[in-house]
Amino acid sequence: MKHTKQIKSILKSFKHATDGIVYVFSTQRNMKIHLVLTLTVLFFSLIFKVEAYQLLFVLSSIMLVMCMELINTAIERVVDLVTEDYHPLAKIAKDVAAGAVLFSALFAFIVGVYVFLPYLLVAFSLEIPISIEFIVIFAVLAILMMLLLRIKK
Ligand SMILES: Nc1ncnc2c1ncn2[C@@H]1O[C@H](COP(=O)(O)OP(=O)(O)OP(=O)(O)O)[C@@H](O)[C@H]1O
Repeated sequence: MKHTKQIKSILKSFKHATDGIVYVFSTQRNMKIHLVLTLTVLFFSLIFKVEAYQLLFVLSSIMLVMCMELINTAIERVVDLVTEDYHPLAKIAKDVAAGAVLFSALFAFIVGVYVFLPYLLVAFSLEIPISIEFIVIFAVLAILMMLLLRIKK
């Protein structure tokens, strides 16, 4: 009897968690983009036959982005619950949460480039050696581009 109650309670918590995940996937455009990217990455991982540890790295970074997106949405909803008016603290809370997503997305991008670029270059017969310096320069340029796009907005 006690065990049945415990199992029911665990199942209920699981249902609440999946409700939250379904909510974010169905309402947040970014989450749909992450899903498409994940499927694309899985597809290319099969095509290129990447090493298991590389795939694990790529999937971990994608999962990190998805977790950040879940937390970001939770923070957005709590802020909206507290106030619908403009408040500087509401802005900080939402902007910081969005910053966490951006950081994780940047990390996933760097991991993706580091893992897949050598395979892509070989696939296109451009056997250019990829060094960590190249990846860092690429990441810095990507950040500058993002900042420029933000300023233009
Ligand atoms: N109540 C508020 N007070 C001050 N600034 C806010 C407030 N609500 C939103 N903002 C600002 O607007 C930005 C966008 O907020 P918004 O809630 O629209 O997020 P979003 O990314 O469009 O998410 P969603 O579309 O899922 O609600 C925030 O990052 C923040 O800078």
